[in-house]
Amino acid sequence: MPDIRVKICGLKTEADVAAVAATGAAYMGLVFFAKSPRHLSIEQARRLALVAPVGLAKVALTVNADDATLDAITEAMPLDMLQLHGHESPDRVAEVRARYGLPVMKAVGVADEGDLAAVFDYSLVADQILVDAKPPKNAALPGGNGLSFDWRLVAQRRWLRPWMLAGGLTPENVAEAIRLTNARQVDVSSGVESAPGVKDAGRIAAFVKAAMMDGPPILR
Ligand SMILES: O=C(O)c1ccccc1NCC(=O)[C@H](O)[C@H](O)COP(=O)(O)O
Repeated sequence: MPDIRVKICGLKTEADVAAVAATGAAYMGLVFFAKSPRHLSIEQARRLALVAPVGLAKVALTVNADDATLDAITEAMPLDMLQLHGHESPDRVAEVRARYGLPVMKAVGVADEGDLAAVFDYSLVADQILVDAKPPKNAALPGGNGLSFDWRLVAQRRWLRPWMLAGGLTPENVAEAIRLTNARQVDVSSGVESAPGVKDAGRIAAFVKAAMMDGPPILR
């Protein structure tokens, strides 16, 4: 039985946190990006972070955030990881990691083979890599678009750091995505929503169950 770790991104309510916690997912994502339907104010995010149970890692997602923004987020709530989802350079990733003392996951958008070099480059400085679909040109959001990329590009890949597969995953396709890529971690946002920014508890449960191949991870 594979030990798959699941991240459900873009939670907005305490009910979302409870729904995610009930499934055995490993991570919950809190989005700080004003244009997103999943955006949270610091106070809203703080409430969710405070009700998250031990064992459910709280990931704060930002896009090209400056130090003042990251200071405000990290001072307001307990967090387990920072996800950088913009055009942060490798130097900026290293700087954020050192400044906040939290693990950093850098998102890398993939559309073709040429994008994979960046996964290697960032794996030298980040703790984890989120291998996500590259957003279409002029997309309003850099992530959370419900679009997949060709999973064969990352099939059976190994990098220096743990990586997470994202982009267009759903309860219906996640088992096949894991089988094809051998990803040990998966991330989803719009695939478990009933409308943009509205999480669906039934789809969250179905996603985690499908990702874990109908069983819980082996406890070690
Ligand atoms: O989800 C958002 O609204 C978002 C906004 C700005 C930057 C990143 C965002 N999401 C990043 C994620 O980690 C998503 O879970 C990932 O891109 C997969 O999204 P989806 O294809 O909708 O499952």
